[in-house]
Formats: sequence, structure tokens, C-alpha cells
Amino acid sequence: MKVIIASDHGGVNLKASVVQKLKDNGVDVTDLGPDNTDSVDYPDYAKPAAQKVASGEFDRGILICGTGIGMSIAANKVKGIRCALVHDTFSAHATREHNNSNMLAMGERVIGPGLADDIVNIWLNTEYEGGRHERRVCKIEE
Ligand SMILES: O=C(CO)[C@H](O)[C@H](O)[C@H](O)COP(=O)(O)O
Repeated sequence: MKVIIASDHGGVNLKASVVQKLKDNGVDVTDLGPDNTDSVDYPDYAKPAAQKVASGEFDRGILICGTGIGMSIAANKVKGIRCALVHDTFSAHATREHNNSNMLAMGERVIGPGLADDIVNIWLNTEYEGGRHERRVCKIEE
């Protein structure tokens, strides 16, 4: 599975920790930036990351800003993206099983690296259930 990750300045430290954990676990992860805490605008990173998932260049995308909210809003403007803002492990499971989410957004100012790693691990390894959920996901796509 190919994963792309991006942040703004508010998520750059949590992103570094998530990237390291993914690499330790052998996940093929590409960091779109930024690589420092200079102030940037989150849509400038969320949009290209979302486009690379929507195009199929990457299988999944992870976005991290201060709250995760701005990046999730921006990513969900891209057709084909279902970006879930998640700060608990139950939702990480549920959004894969029910929504077939292809992007995950988290906030560095909301959760710490331990919980973020658990969320990412669950989100990457939980299968979409299909069935009744497929009808609903199709309605989103329409
Ligand atoms: O978009 C956000 C909030 O919805 C993100 O948390 C940003 O990281 C945040 O707005 C950046 O804020 P800052 O005061 O410019 O660091």
C-alpha cells in the first residue's frame, strides 16, 4: 500500500512521528511536506495530497494540521476523496468499515503521538465492509 502524508506547520511534529512509525513498520510512505514549522496555508498541502489519492497515484492519504479540521475540509473538496477526521480508535475502525475513507485527518494540537500511531495502524489495516454501506458511499460519490 502506497501512503502519502502532508501537514501544515501545526502538524509537522506529529507528522514526523507518524512517518517514522510507518517506516519502522515497513509502510511505503511519501511525505509531501512541509519539513519545518514555518507558517503555511493548509489547503496548499491538503489539495495536492488529495489529488494524488483521487488519481490513484497513492492508495491512502494522511493529513495533519493543528486540529485536522482545515485539512479534512480542504481534502473533501476533491472529487473521490472521503477524508475522515479521527481522534479515537473506534472511529478509525468505523470510518474504514462504513465510509471506505481514503484519507485520514488528525490534529497535533488534539492528540499525542501514541494515540495517533494506534489510529493510523487501525485505519490502515481495517477493511471496508461494503454491503449496505456501498449504497451510501455511492450516494456520496454521486
Ligand atoms: O485548519 C486548522 C484549524 O481548522 C488547523 O488547525 C491549522 O493548523 C490552524 O488553523 C493553524 O493555526 P495557526 O494559528 O496559524 O498556527
